[in-house]
Amino acid sequence: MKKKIAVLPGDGIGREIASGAAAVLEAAGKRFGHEFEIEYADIGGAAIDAHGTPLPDSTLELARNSDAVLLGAVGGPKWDNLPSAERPERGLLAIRKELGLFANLRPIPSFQKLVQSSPLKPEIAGNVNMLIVRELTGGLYFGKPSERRGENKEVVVDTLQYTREEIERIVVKAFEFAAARGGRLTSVDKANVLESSRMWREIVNEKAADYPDVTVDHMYVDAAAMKLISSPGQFDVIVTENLFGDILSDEASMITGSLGMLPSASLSESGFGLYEPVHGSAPDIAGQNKANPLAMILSTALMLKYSLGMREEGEAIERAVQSVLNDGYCTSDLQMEGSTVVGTDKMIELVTARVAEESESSIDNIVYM
Ligand SMILES: NC(=O)c1ccc[n+]([C@@H]2O[C@H](COP(=O)([O-])OP(=O)(O)OC[C@H]3O[C@@H](n4cnc5c(N)ncnc54)[C@H](O)[C@@H]3O)[C@@H](O)[C@H]2O)c1
Ligand SMILES: CC(C)[C@H](C(=O)O)[C@@H](O)C(=O)O
Ligand SMILES: [Mg+2]
Repeated sequence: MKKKIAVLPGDGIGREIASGAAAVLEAAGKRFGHEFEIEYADIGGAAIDAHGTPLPDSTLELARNSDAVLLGAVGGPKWDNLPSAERPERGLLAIRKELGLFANLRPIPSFQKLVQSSPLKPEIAGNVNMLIVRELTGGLYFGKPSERRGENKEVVVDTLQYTREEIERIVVKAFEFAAARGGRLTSVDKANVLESSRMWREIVNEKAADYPDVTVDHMYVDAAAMKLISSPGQFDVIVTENLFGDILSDEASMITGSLGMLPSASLSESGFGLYEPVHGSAPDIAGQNKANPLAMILSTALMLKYSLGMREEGEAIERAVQSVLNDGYCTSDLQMEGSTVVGTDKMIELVTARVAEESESSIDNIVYM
C-alpha cells in the first residue's frame, strides 16, 4: 500500500523526535511491504521564522493532501514575548480547527516495566488502562472575545463557549469508545459552577439512553484530579472539555512515569487524523539528545491503526517499544532501576531495529483500542 504522510516536526525536541517517526515508518514499510511517502513542513516557531506565520498555507495544504499528519511539538522561549495571537501555539490550534480535529484521544496504559518509574505506588500505577477523550476545538481556547479591555487594558476576558452540537459529537464519540471497550464512561466537568458544564452534563445524560451497556458517572474536575493520583484504576474512558482534558492528561502521564510516554490521536468527523505526543517542545532538554521519543513513536503506531487501516503494523511498533523497555533500555526521564539509559537517537535506533524484525512477544497490556 502507498500512503502519503505529512510530518510537521515543529520546535525544540519536536525536531529530534520527528526522526523517530520517520525511522519507524520506514522500518514498518520495509517489513510489511508498504510505501510511505513522507513530506516535511514547518509549523509553530519554525514556521514563524521561515514564513512569518505559525501555520503557513502550504503546511495546511500539505496536511489536507496527505493520508495522515504526524506532529512533533511547537513553542519555545524564543517566541515567548510574541502577543498571544501570534505565538507558535496558535499554529497548533489553527491546524486542529482547520482540519476539524475535535476528538483528541489520549490513551494511558500501565507499562509494567515502568511501574517503578511512576511516583505512584506500584500497586496503584500498575493497574491502569484509561482513555481520556478530550474535546479539542472548542471551549476557552477558541471562545471570542479573548482580549484585554479597559482604559489601561487591565481587565482580561477569555470566553468558554460551546454549542450543543460541539458537545454532542464529542460525547457520542466517547460513548462509542466506551461501548467498544465494554466499559465505563466518566464525564468530567465543573457543573457546580459553570453553565457550560451544566449543558455538558445534560447532554451526557441524554446520550446515555442510546448506550445502555455503558455505565456512566459524572465527576467534578477537582475531584477527578485527585482520583487520578489516588485510584487511577477506577477510570476507563474519561470525556471532558478542552482545558480540563489538557491538564488532566499531563497529570495522568505520571502514571506511566513520564510525559514522554503518552501518544495522542486527534480525529475529525470523517476519521482524518493528526497524531502527536501529549508533551510539548521541552526547551529545558532540547538539543541535548535526551528527549524520550516513545510518545512520538507510539503516536505513529496509533496513526497506522486508526487512520491507515494498518493494525498489525501499528501493533508491531507497540510491541517493539514494549520489548526495548523490557530489555531494560530507557531515556533519562524514566527512573528504571538497573536500566541502561540511552539518548534519543539510540532509543530510536533500538525501536526501529525491533520493528524491522519479526517478534513473537505479546504486547503485555498496551491495549489502546
Ligand atoms: N503539542 C504541543 O505542541 C505542545 C504541548 C505542550 C506544550 N507545548 C509548548 O511547549 C513549550 C514548553 O512547555 P512546557 O515546558 O510547559 O511543557 P513540555 O511538555 O514541553 O515539558 C514539560 C516537562 O516535561 C519534560 N518532557 C516533555 N516531553 C519530554 C520527553 N519527550 N522526554 C523527556 N522529557 C520530556 C520537559 O523536559 C519538561 O521538564 C511551550 O511553548 C508550550 O506551549 C506544546
Ligand atoms: C501547546 C498547547 C496549545 C496544547 C494544548 O493545550 O492543547 C498542548 O498543551 C497539548 O496538550 O496539546
Ligand atoms: Mg497540554
